[in-house]
Amino acid sequence: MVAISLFTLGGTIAMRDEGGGARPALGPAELMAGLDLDPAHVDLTAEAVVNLPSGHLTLDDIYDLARRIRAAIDDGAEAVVVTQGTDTLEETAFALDLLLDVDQPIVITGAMRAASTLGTDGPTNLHAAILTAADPTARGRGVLVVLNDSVHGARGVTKAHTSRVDAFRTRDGGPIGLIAEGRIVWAGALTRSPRLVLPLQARARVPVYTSYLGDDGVALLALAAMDLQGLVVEGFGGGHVPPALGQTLESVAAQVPVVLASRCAEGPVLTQSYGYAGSERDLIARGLIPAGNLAGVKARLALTILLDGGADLERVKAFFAAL
Ligand SMILES: NC(=O)C[C@H](N)C(=O)O
Repeated sequence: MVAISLFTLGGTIAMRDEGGGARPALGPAELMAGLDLDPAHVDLTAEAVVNLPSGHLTLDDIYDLARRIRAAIDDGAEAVVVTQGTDTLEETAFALDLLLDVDQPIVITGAMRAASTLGTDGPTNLHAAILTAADPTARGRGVLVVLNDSVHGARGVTKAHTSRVDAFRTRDGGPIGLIAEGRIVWAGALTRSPRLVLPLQARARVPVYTSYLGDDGVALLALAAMDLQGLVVEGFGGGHVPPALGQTLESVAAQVPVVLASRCAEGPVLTQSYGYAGSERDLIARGLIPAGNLAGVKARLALTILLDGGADLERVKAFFAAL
């Protein structure tokens, strides 16, 4: 018998369309109603945290969730399942993976089709997530994301499609496992990141700025004038921006940490290849910190958590250097 704590946050998995588009409707009891679980195998305790579209969640909600998960594990939970909307699911997964240093499986799932939609994937995904959480081979792998019979690691997982049930994929590789005949078949390698302390409160304002062809730097100047505690720049290709942005980025990096990511869907930010104005070498020489192969939103999340936890520039640099 595996004691599993289920935390529900809302999202399409908990939505119905009763006219006017899908909205949150289902609580934990309704989510669990259709599940065909063996009561001798799984002892499920459910807790509704919020019932929101995932774009309404805040980082404080995620810090609160991390504290609830820790408390559940301290109280004897052997595994945890979280349901939430898919739009920001990858950010919750990565944040929890950074914040929770536990061996117990923590599995996040959601759905692409609402409960009122023909062929809804909610019950299948929740069932697969519970099976994964209950599987002893899932221990020690950090936070896992399970949808569409695929298991992804928190660091690489990304929502890559707006509507299909196979919306999720793993950056720089495939899923780390598949679910077949009710069991996990582990496949690809798992990459994790250094653990971070759980801050008391979300405070740091850290926007993501995406550059583009013909960017004249005026919008970046307006952003730089704001009260920022950090900045993530998504350059194009290996981490490049037009030359007009270099001086502004250098000025911002003299005040607060500025992390350089790529707007590409795959691959790491380069560090050695190009030497022209606006290249990755130029930007790193101006004080920007390369994000490795972290997507921009995940680099932002890590930087925000570091700053919320009181990290200084050296600590920020050490985190990104260790990726
Ligand atoms: N499929 C979903 O869950 C999308 C929904 N808009 C959400 O993130 O809450």
